[in-house]
Amino acid sequence: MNRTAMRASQKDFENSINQVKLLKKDPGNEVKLKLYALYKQATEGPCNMPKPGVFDLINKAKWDAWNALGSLPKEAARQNYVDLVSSLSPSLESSSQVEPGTDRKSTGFETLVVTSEDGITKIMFNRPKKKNAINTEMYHEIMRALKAASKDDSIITVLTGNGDYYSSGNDLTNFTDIPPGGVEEKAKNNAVLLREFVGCFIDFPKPLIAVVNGPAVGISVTLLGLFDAVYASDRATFHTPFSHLGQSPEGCSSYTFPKIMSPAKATEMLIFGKKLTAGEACAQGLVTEVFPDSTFQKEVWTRLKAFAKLPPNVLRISKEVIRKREREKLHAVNAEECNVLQGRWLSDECTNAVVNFLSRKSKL
Ligand SMILES: CCCCC/C=C/CC(=O)SCCNC(=O)CCNC(=O)[C@H](O)C(C)(C)COP(=O)(O)OP(=O)(O)OC[C@H]1O[C@@H](n2cnc3c(N)ncnc32)[C@H](O)[C@@H]1OP(=O)(O)O
Repeated sequence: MNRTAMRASQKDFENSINQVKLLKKDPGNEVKLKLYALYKQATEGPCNMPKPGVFDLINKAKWDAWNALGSLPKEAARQNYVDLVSSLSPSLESSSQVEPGTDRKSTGFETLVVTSEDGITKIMFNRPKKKNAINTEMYHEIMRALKAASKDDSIITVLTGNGDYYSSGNDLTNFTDIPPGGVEEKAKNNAVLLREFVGCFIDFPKPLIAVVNGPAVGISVTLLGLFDAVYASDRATFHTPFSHLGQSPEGCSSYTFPKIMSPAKATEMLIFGKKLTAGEACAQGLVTEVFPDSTFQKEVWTRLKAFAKLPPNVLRISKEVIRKREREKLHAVNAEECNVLQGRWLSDECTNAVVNFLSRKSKL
């Protein structure tokens, strides 16, 4: 309907006032001030209040907004109010489609369960029978879920695992479907995919939190260095057995781990494959806090829900301040790690380790 061509009736105005009360998403202070000013102008005419004192910040902002409308006629203010509310319609639509507190579940994922509730988008690895090993499809789906989460109306994003593992890392069968171009082409494709995948974590704009529900292996550990907080059950372990697999570090861990935990401790993990308990990982700064498994989910989600009530813009802005000066470096590290790994995947050391695992001769 072309509202500029017609005058809003009193009924339209009242409907808009009611719609504002139903807004699910806070439209922000600027819009709220505009709504306030237009409402006052439409119902009382030009600003008739004494100017509040300079320290009465909120009433002063309201007064300024109302006063700025000057002698705008009441009918025009009513029309502008109705137009402004109708421009907020996406927020209104989401409020009418989603019951408060409803768990919004994204479909279209084979390897993940993605839900959005209470300001939190939860991306859950969902291959519990394979210990949440990350196959090619899952790499693509995690990137898709992260891109969607970066744009949705959630405040924070959480990664976690379904079942007893957080994730057993790269699915070793990723090395088995060889394309017509042979193993070189496979290694190249994997390097391209890995670089894009890790890049999504480097660039993710909102607070990203890992809820590590159980053991974590390989790339699911290294990526933690790119998260903003890591909460772990005391059942979790952290293992990067790269050398056992003939592989070199990825996920920017060659840069983040020495910074987080000291070069020597990082060497023990990334080169010698030392497995850390949750308590050890916490002492070394990789994990933010450890919880007893019996109360882990309850305690962590209570905390995350409280975080998600913080003002969203400042969370993103503060994350950007922290990440900004590291971003370029992280992308360079990622590129280099992928390049080195591409060579490693063609090595006998790596091929033998993968064949041994797949023929059930070895396990971590
Ligand atoms: C695009 C490419 C990017 C590449 C990026 C590189 C990343 C590097 C890494 O991530 S290195 C880490 C790789 N991960 C591993 O080496 C772990 C291998 N798995 C194991 O050692 C064990 O499975 C275990 C210790 C994780 C769990 O042992 P457990 O005895 O408890 O369970 P099962 O072995 O019986 O496992 C159940 C089924 O799950 C399959 N599985 C588990 N992990 C993987 C995996 N990483 N890759 C492939 N398959 C995995 C396992 O084979 C069982 O399957 P089955 O029931 O069909 O036999």
